[in-house]
Amino acid sequence: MGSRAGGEINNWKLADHPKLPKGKTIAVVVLDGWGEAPPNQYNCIHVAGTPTMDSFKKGAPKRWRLIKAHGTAVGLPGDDDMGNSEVGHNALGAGRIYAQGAKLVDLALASGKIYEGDGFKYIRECFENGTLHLIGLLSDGGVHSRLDQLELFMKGASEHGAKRIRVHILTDGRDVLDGTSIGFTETLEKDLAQLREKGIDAKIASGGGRMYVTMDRYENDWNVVKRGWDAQVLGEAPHKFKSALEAVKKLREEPNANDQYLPPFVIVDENGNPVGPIKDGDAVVTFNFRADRIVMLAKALEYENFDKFDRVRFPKIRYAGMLQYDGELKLPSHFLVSPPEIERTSGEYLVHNGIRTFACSETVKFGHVTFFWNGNRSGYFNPEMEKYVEVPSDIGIPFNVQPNMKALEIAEKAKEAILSGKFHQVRVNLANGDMVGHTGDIKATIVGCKAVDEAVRIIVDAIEQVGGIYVITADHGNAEDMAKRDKSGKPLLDKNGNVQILTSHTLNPVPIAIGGPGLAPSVRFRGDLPNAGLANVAATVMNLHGFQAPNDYEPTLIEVVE
Ligand SMILES: O=C(O)[C@H](O)COP(=O)(O)O
Ligand SMILES: [Mn+2]
Ligand SMILES: [Mn+2]
Repeated sequence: MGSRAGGEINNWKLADHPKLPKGKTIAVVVLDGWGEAPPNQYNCIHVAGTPTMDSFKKGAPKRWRLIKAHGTAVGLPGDDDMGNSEVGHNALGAGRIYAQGAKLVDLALASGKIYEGDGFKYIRECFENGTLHLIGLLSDGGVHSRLDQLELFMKGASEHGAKRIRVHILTDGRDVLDGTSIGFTETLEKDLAQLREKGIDAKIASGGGRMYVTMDRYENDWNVVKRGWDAQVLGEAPHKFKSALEAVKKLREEPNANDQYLPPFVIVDENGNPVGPIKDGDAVVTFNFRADRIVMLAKALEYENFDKFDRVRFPKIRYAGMLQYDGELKLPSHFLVSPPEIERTSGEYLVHNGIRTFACSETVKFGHVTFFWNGNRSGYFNPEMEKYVEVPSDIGIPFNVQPNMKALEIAEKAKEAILSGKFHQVRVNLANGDMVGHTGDIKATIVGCKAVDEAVRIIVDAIEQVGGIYVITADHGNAEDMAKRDKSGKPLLDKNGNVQILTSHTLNPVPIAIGGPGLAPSVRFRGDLPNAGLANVAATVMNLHGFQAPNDYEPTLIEVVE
């Protein structure tokens, strides 16, 4: 069973667990955006009333506990960094903590290595006669991108020969407070003015809100990418402005407008011509480090054959990603920073050891329980042993309008898989806490949390029926706190005296519960790992499947007492 991993021949055989049996059906349930926070009116999980999830708490500390889901515990640069789905699912599936994209980009910029790599050399060829275009999320959220990295890179690229720079901004309001796009645009305008003083022709060329322009994911809606393409490449958009700051301010004045959903706009000169469409001979960099919401654009920029929408014009450019976004597809083929090499994930080990696996979520989180879980790897390890099911997400309906999302459908699929007896592991992601939480709509988020609790009930009932085991956890916080707070924890008010709504993830820990008739009464959480995090879950699940985890995995959360 040898195969290559990390340049070595890897032995995939896992040692038997000395005490725990094999053959149990295990449900592994990830509640997306479901942290633990004090009960108050901004804690949607608390307000919703979640009897199933609450019932697990009674098992504390032996069968319910909290684990870390943010900062260095999941490979992010610092402990002020909130968790996110990519790093969360990576840690859950890989069982080890990897320095993640954000940190790798920081290091490459600080050392200057980013300018020495093949990716930069490739795009630099265009600097003499062409424009360097930078496309990405404009915020300091640190989930998909960071403004300070963009700033450093623009400065560095200009010092390494870029003479003409055009930035195509995507406004955030999801990983950061709504309305902050104005400040970020101001900052960027100042940076560009400084570059102009140095003789660089540097401008913002286009923009739009991330959820409406460019940053779709898992091919849910290609129109989102097309809207961006039209503005960024063709220089066409329904709104034209002389300045990006004016654009963001004006478009935010529309009723119900917010940063996440700003319509696409292009910046035009005195004659009404777009200042920076992407043309033959230009260089393009997508400066997001995280893959899921930029890889669709990467396909449009890179693939000669492409049928997802009519590109009208396919410019001959040199394109590089900040990172390579898909290691299997080798996409994009040029990139500035090498992504973490996540290998020997728990999913791959378990499949090699005979564990038949079912994974399911709805479109918006499907890649989370498959691609991210498997160390940013597409597809099956062994199609005969695995089945991945995607429940189509609603398209074009905001998540606060349909806050139940597909939680019950996913639960029914999981139930079916559990009762079928065909799988040892049934793994799902329930998206509501996160996706509805990001809308900032408290009422809808409460409804979403209720739906998640019901879905968990369905899955746990199925596990009861087959004598199995459940492991219920989450990837990071979101729905448990919808208020921006000061250091003392008091909600912050805006200038009108209203509480500032937190649409982003949080720094809170997340729960993990284990149970089910298949779990021996002698199994309980250890008391000696107070700082455990998401990366400790993989070894735990391996144990419950009857195996010992590899030595370099973070330690298991459980012990077997006589
Ligand atoms: O991409 C998003 O929707 C948010 O920026 C992060 O959410 P996720 O990490 O839960 O996917
Ligand atoms: Mn998530
Ligand atoms: Mn999220």
